[in-house]
Amino acid sequence: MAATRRLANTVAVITISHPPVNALSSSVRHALVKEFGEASRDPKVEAIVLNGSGRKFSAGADIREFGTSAIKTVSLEDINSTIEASQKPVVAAIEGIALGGGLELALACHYRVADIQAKVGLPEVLIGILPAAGGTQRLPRLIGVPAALDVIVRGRHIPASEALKLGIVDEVVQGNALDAAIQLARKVIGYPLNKKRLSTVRISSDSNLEDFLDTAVEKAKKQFRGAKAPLACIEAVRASVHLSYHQGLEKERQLFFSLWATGQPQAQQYAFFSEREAGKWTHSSGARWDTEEAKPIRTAAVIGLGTMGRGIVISLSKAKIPVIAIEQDAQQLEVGKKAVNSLLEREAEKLKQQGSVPSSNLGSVHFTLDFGELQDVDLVIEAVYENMELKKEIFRKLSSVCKPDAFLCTNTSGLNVDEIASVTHRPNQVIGTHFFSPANIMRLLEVVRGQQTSLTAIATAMNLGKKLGKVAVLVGNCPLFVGNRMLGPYLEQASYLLEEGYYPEEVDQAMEEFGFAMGPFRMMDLAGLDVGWRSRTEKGLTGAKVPQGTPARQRLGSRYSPLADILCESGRFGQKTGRGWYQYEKPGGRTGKPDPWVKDFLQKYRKTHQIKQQPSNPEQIVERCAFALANEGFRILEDGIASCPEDIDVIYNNGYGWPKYRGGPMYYASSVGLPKVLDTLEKYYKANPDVPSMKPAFLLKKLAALGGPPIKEWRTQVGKPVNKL
Ligand SMILES: C[C@H](O)[C@H](C)C(=O)SCCNC(=O)CCNC(=O)[C@H](O)C(C)(C)COP(=O)([O-])OP(=O)([O-])OC[C@H]1O[C@@H](n2cnc3c(N)ncnc32)[C@H](O)[C@@H]1OP(=O)([O-])[O-]
Repeated sequence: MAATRRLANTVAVITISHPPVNALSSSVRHALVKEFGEASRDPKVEAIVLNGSGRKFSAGADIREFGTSAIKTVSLEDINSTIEASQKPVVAAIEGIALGGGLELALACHYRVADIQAKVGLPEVLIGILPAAGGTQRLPRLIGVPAALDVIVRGRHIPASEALKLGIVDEVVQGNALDAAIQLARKVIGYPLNKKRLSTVRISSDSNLEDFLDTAVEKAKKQFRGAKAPLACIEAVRASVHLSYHQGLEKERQLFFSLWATGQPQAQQYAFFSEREAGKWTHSSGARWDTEEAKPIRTAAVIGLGTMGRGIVISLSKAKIPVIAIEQDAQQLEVGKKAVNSLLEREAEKLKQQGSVPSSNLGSVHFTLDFGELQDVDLVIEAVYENMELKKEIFRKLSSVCKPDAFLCTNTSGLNVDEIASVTHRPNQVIGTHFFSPANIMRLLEVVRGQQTSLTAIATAMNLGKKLGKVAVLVGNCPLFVGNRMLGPYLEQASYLLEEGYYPEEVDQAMEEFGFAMGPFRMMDLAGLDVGWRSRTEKGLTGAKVPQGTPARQRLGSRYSPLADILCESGRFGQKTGRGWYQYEKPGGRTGKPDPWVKDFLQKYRKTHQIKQQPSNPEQIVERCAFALANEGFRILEDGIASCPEDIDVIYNNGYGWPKYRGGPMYYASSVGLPKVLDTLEKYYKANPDVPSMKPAFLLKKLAALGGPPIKEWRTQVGKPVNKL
């Protein structure tokens, strides 16, 4: 039953029931109309309470219905108007979540009672749309335009205590919001309800509000770089100031359909469901996420308290897992301890503001130099800098110190997990857990399975990812795994574009206008150019190991751009040295300005190597960089390193600043059309046969030959991968 009704004395309790999140599907909406109609007509009923089963109110409209005919049956707004117009008081009892249409339903009620653990919000903007059942009209009328705009444009899930302060809910209780709602309903029987009907409230407009909204538009354009939904949200809220409720509602509806026509909602909803699917891993042995039991992680340890190690300690602590933090010497331990403690203080402050007790919501952190203290931990994460010999030394130690069933994880961002595991007595307990910087903020976790990694270790690492609030994606073991492997051809194209006449700021501008959080050159300056330089030197691509007489722009028979090497040889490592592709106000500075030195250097370099200048064409920049990414993505699917294109897109959306409103590199290639992607790559490769990364992947050719089937069908075309996941 999608909704049920029972009588508590003279109060009718209508319960939405559509597990797991009580999404307001067509059947739920029909049931609500029926149950509410009967309760309204029932003379025994003096008041009505609305709640949800499974201690959840509702996660809003059923996103799976979008684009189908089911969404057109019984509009949620019609139900909301009926509830609001009710002559009997209606109280929403909010437990767990009231999001999107779920909160809109609650806003149509005359009163709202929430459990202290509940979260409310209008997160439609996160899936590329806007609240479309009166939320943009009722919320500003309830809490004012500025507060409503913040809730709607950011799409935050707001804790109940804050929702009370904002005025979204009338009461917050500890446990059993339903009883409290029934009591309140009884109390307000006979009370005037006019003022409680939000659609009747008028917002007094003034010039400040207009300026405020205009400023919000400018801010949103900068912050959301091409995402249309935040701007539509602002225009809908602006309508609540100038138009009547029903005119505002019509504006909301028009904006919804104009957004849908952009294709962005479809891309963001693809991203939404792909994140949920990523957790449902499968293994070539037939094992799956729901057949393998994960081991509980009650205690953990982190080796190395550099930037990554610190963030990982905080992530574990925020998941209430006690952590042992180890460094190799007292001085580094002191530095790491200071940094971790200041991050912990910030987390404690945030918890206090949410009305939570830090001590019971953060796992303890114990600092030590003694590996002996690791003998009882359930899981260890090694996060020392990228050096195979150092990692092997640590894993040998861990293999002898830790208890036999402890899991040994490496945070390497691309070294061979099997090689690391080979120095232990328990390669089946070794797995890659590749966090992204800053590890306590970035949502992505690449879980890297080695040849001998056990199914239990996979299940445990994937489960830990969820517990840390991460989006965990299971990938195979190959150099640089998925994300960083695809970055290679992307950055390669970016360098060639500089050789051919562009400047870093031009390439970055094109990629940032495309929606990337940061263009390739700003990103390299942030990460530090020396990181890549060190690994290229180790590989013999630059430095003393390069054989005499090797052409400057060739390596192993392929084109090579020495631009970044030359910058590093002159100490330009990026932000950390105050000079890189950009110049910064000081070492460690964050604001990069185009650097005349770089301009002059590039002009001289092109002259020296007589490189033919290409006419400026920003579209070409995007195509070459984005298609280089996707092409490597197809190779990764062929190799079985990723099990489906959705996983690759989840990795890029959550780890590399790819604009979610474009779905991800694979979804983007699909939306552009695979025949076009193939044609562009073939033309480029024909003209540049010494750039093998741009040789169209076999799988791309195969799918393009099939006319570019929908992305969800690609995995069926992958065939037997060379490396089983
Ligand atoms: C008119 C109105 O104005 C407009 C137009 C709207 O209302 S648009 C809709 C606005 N609402 C949202 O944006 C909320 C979206 N959902 C979430 O943010 C989260 O889901 C969650 C609620 C905070 C729970 O998180 P979780 O981590 O505990 O579990 P989960 O794994 O995420 O979700 C558990 C399962 O529920 C599925 N699911 C969740 N929300 C759903 C929804 N709104 N519709 C359909 N399925 C949904 C999800 O795919 C997964 O399925 P499966 O994988 O098991 O098959």
